[in-house]
Amino acid sequence: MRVPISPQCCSCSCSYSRTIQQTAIRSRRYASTCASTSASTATTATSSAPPAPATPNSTPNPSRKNRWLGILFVTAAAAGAGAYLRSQGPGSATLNQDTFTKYSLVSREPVSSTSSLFTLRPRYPSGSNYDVYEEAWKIGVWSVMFKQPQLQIGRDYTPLPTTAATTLTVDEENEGYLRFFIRKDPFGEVSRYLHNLSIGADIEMRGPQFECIIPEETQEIVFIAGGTGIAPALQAGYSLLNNKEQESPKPKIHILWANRLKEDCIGGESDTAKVASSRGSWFSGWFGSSKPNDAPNQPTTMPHEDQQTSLVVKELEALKSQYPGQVKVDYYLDEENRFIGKQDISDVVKRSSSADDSHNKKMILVSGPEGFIGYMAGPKIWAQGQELQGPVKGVIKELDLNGWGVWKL
Ligand SMILES: Cc1cc2nc3c(=O)[nH]c(=O)nc-3n(C[C@H](O)[C@H](O)[C@H](O)COP(=O)(O)OP(=O)(O)OC[C@H]3O[C@@H](n4cnc5c(N)ncnc54)[C@H](O)[C@@H]3O)c2cc1C
Repeated sequence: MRVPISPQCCSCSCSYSRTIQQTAIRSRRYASTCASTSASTATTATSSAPPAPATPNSTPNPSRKNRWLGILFVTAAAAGAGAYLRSQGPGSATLNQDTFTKYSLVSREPVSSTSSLFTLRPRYPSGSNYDVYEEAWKIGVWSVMFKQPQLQIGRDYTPLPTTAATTLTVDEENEGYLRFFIRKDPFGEVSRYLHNLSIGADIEMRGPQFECIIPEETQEIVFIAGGTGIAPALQAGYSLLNNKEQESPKPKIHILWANRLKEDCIGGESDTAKVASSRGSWFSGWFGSSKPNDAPNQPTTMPHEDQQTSLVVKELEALKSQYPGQVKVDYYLDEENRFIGKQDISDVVKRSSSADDSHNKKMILVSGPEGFIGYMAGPKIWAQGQELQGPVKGVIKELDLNGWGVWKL
């Protein structure tokens, strides 16, 4: 289950759902971990230097025997302390939910002027990381929490699955390399910190945290993604399409991806969306960045003759070619007044090939900044110290869909 997270701040436009209040709680958690580690370490150090024990039946050379016993004892104590420090000091070499595991930043490739693709590898060798990830992919959508060590705060990020477009070698995958698509918030503490790190720097993370379970019987997903919400969409696609149980009918995913700027999804070509939505953007309410909606019926193909295809678009294209006929992607651009509207979602849902309305067969997932999720499906809520889904509201509620489970990420 997902670790409960604390209430959201109401006045800011912070991405997704991480807040300053949460920061404080998480800081305390790190502090107590550090304190208990150093206390235990101190105990170990003190107990490693006792006097050599005396023996009742002394041999002709007691001092020599004592010396050997002393060496033996010190060696055993040192080995024990070493093992303890290895397990407690640098942290586990394998990603886990309880302690932070060190990774090194291998590369940071720009995807747009505000976002980058981060590649990280475990700092210490472990044969188990790949298995941890594989288990997580099977369950559904998952994230990890990165630590900002100076401020002792944490934020969640979504590992990208491997597609045919991924440049990792098999060895790198087996070593447990992970990739992330991260947007730099100009005022954000952790995303700025990550974008300023030097290559080779350590990044500590813990997880997996499960955001959404995709049941094995799921046949169809409509994924509505805003900005970096595309990372969980790639995960959902990977998890759904890799499901070997579902040979016939083959599962399908249709991704509607909204971005503010063309540069965020350069080279992306929509599979089905043809007409711009008539509604103003959800961004306009939250970020005040939208222009009036005066240019409907724009083409949904990004002009990309002399521009490189974005790394994330390449991943989506690779998923499509890996699973022909099972993946569709439509792109929406705030900058060009093309927004995901009620009609777009309705059209996609109507195209659903499955008439089976039984539980868990068809899912609508929504991922992106808080305002985006709220507009599409209503806000998540806080109750009893936990973040809950809250009732379905917004555009999806208005559509009054039957047989579709809705999940806000
Ligand atoms: C499950 C999950 C998965 C995620 N995956 C990804 C991912 O793959 N990629 C990605 O890029 N992001 C992802 N996020 C978002 C990510 O966790 C961070 O929220 C994001 O990077 C911003 O964090 P930050 O520390 O840089 O910004 P913050 O410091 O949290 O600030 C965010 C914004 O809020 C404003 N702000 C902060 N405090 C206040 C205040 N008191 N009053 C007014 N304004 C304020 C800041 O100015 C800034 O603009 C995910 C989030 C979740 C919950």
